[in-house]
Amino acid sequence: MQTDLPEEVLREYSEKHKKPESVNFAYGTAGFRTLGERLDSVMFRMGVLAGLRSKALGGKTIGVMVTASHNPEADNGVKLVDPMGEMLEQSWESYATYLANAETTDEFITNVQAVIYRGGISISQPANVVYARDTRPSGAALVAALEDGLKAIGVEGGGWNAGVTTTPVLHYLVRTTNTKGTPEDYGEPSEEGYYSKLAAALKALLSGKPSPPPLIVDCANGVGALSVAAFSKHVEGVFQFQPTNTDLQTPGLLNFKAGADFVKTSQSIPPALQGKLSAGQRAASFDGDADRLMYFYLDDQTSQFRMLDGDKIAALVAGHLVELVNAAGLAGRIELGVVQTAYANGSSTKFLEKRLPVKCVPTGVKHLHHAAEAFGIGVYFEANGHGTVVFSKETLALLNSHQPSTPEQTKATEDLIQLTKLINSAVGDALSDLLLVEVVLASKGYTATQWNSSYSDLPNRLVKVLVPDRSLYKTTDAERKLTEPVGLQEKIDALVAQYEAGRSFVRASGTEDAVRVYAEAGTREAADELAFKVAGLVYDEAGGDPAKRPKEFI
Ligand SMILES: CC(=O)N[C@H]1[C@@H](OP(=O)(O)O)O[C@H](CO)[C@@H](O)[C@@H]1O
Ligand SMILES: [Mg+2]
Repeated sequence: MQTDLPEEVLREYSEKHKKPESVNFAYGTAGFRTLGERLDSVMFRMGVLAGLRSKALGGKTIGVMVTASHNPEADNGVKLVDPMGEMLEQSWESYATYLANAETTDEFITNVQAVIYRGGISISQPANVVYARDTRPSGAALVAALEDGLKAIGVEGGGWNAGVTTTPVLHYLVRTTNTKGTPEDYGEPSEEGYYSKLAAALKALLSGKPSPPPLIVDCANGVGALSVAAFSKHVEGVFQFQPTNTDLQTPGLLNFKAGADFVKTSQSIPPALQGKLSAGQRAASFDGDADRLMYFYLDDQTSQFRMLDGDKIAALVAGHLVELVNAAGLAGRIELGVVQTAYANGSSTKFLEKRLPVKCVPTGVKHLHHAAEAFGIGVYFEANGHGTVVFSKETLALLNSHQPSTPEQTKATEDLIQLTKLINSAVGDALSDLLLVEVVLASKGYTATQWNSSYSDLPNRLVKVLVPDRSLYKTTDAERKLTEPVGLQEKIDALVAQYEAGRSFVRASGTEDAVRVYAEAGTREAADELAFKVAGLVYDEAGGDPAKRPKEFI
């Protein structure tokens, strides 16, 4: 049994993974994320931190995911996953940044000791870690650095390598490992267990309903291609995928003009799908680590591209859950709610607020997830397609003990129970969310057009502004208002007031060195104009170089 910090071992390994000079790392909304070639020392140190986190929790299994999600192929990143499959607790994010930025091995050891002291960690506790990576070319070497960290801190068996898989699978493995044999048992802790669980729930939910049409899925040339291929085998004859953008060999293709982020930001169809979609036929896009989902189709009348984003998914799913809860005879006994961020389309918020409680929280899945847990059933989605549904313990217990009094109530209760299995409540999950959408559409007999007709999105525009110091931008009211720089919000308000149905807000990105400007308004032209006016205002107020001022800024 380990009783002291294995300082010599740590020192030896740390010398093999030196921090690059003059780089400052920050554990942000999505963990560490930058060029893959810069991350060797960070990976090693996150191996050590994952071990410490596990020891701090008495040996519970901690997850480590090596991915940069929708970022370009040359980037990579790492995030730690807490025992129930949720994001790393906030106080530990600062430990991560603290360890990552130690300039030397000596400083690193000192910082490790400080973390042990501050976290009240008993080093003699066991440590268990499961880790995985996406398909990025830099991933294998970075995992080797991570493994050195796990060994150095004494993780049992050097950790469990789950190989190349999606972010949601890794979260599932963490949760199932930690709940095995407990009342909160979440399934078999294996990738096969994950596919089997989803497949069984899907079959139960689709039974007696018309089969959904084969679905084109854009896998962003990333790891989602592997999970779609593996899952397809479990649902033969029940559900058919037509995977595209599945090239994992050709360099440079990951997320390139493909995937959920491309669809959301360009508001257009990925080029590889052009000519493949017939009018009205729906298709879906995953992002590079398969935790985000976007749907789209071409209008039956005009062949125009129509996007069904996270807000539309939330509206569809929440509406269906409300109906099921009512049909099960459980109205008033389960509180349903939706959680959004300021980026949710104003029309979606209006639509939802008429039907159920809606909460707005700051950007970042951990905020959404946490707020959703306050509801009996909490539906949360970011507009970019990252989200899921969480069920409280009380709701799960109620569903399992409920005595329906009519066949309709029995059916609705069974469907709700199956949905708790189909949905990956640990984290946003493109595959599980896709199946959820398909089940809801099949239940309602809806086409993409019918789904889209629930409300019309307000035209919107998202613009990035490069400023010398984004840390100067402080917000309040779930990021919808700036408190600093002082006076800027009033100027934004004055611009917004000129537009019908206008809304705009400004905040510093947590993942990029930029400030984001969001605007929406009654027409496309007005939304663009408002966004570029606010962007110009932010740029000028920050003292931006007039010679470098982007020409679209007004
Ligand atoms: C406008 C937007 O899409 N922001 C994204 C982006 O955060 P920023 O803090 O805006 O850079 O990355 C986050 C992590 O993936 C995601 O949670 C969030 O929704
Ligand atoms: Mg992602």
